[in-house]
Amino acid sequence: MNFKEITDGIYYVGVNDRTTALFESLWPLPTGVTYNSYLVKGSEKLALIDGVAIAECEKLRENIASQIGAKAPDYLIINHMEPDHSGALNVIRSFFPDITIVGNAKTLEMVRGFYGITENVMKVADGDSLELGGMTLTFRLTPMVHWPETMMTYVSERNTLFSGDAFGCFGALTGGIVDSETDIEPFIPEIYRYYSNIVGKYGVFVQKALSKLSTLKLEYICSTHGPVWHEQIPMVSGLYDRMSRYEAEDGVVIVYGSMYGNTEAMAEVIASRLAENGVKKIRMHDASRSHLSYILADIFRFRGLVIGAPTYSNTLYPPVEALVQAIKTREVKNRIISTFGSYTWAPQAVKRINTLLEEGKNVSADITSVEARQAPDASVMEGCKTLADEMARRLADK
Ligand SMILES: Cc1cc2nc3c(=O)[nH]c(=O)nc-3n(C[C@H](O)[C@H](O)[C@H](O)COP(=O)(O)O)c2cc1C
Repeated sequence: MNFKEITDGIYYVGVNDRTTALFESLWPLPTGVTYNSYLVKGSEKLALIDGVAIAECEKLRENIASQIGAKAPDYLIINHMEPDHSGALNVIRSFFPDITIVGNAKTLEMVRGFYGITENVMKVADGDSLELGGMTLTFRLTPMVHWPETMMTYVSERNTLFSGDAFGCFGALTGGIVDSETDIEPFIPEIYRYYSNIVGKYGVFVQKALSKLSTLKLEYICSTHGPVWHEQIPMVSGLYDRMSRYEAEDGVVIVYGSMYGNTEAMAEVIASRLAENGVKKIRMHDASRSHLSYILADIFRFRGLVIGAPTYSNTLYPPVEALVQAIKTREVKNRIISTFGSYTWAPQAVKRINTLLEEGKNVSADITSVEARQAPDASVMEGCKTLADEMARRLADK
């Protein structure tokens, strides 16, 4: 048995990266990441689907050789141009000088712009097919999931979809490649974190792509990051569907910044009162300590959101400003939101949070807020309790 043969004639040749600390120089990778690449072997031709980051190209070459020896792939299909998949394009061409690069019009424009490549390229359009001999690649354009050129490649003979970044997650593989061969539990939170941080802004386009794919029979989804989905296709596609509709489960994220503990004390009262109201799923983040990517993942998961901050230099405390801007950028919708904070002489923090969120049309205008002048006194803490009661009531009130 060839463990890397996902299904008859389709091979995994991707790599684990456990060295890069920050994906896109932004998002922590405590358990690494994969750059998934695949070979599709027809009776006539061989196609390599998606590449790897430039630092990993030698491992890619070894993996390809381990599957097909001295042969060279005839085609390189580019589903997505982000450099974690296309960065090694020129090196791959030096490994396999006759390889033809296959992409749509937007892809080929980027191939020229990033890598200066104009020769030996093949342009494909939505619905076009490429015959490999008993294996037919059909290209489905899925723009803005999450770049304009993104497309997916489907092999009808194997009911296999090469989905690009869609359905991907952070986390290097731990031996198993297909979900049925590995414990997928550690990957689930990383699906949320990957989606919310990388793809999150483009929910409308993810919905369009999902409806375009809905008629395909799917046995394997081979994304560019994380395990190959097989048994878990209903789970992962359901999750993508819900996240892209900004649908969330019951629970509350409390995120706050605090220098000297006043705002934090309010957060504790809110959390405790929510729990008294029977809310069990509460996630608390100090915005100065939790990395933004984990906070956003929780915000995409839960329906209640409570944000607190002190006023700082007549505006919002910087880590919370960054968070609220990130929420606005991702056009997060359908959340029940409350805000709170503390100031000493001129209240600005809560006003700023509310303004940013309302500008982003994230929620209806009914954000409940509480703000303390200096230390929160008994009446402010009563206000925090009322805020929590209201949040719990609205959560229960579907
Ligand atoms: C560097 C700095 C800048 C501040 N700027 C303002 C301000 O512009 N307006 C204001 O009312 N309070 C300002 N404050 C006071 C804090 O907002 C206030 O002490 C608040 O209670 C701090 O909340 P915390 O205990 O949760 O950190 C500032 C405090 C610091 C340390």
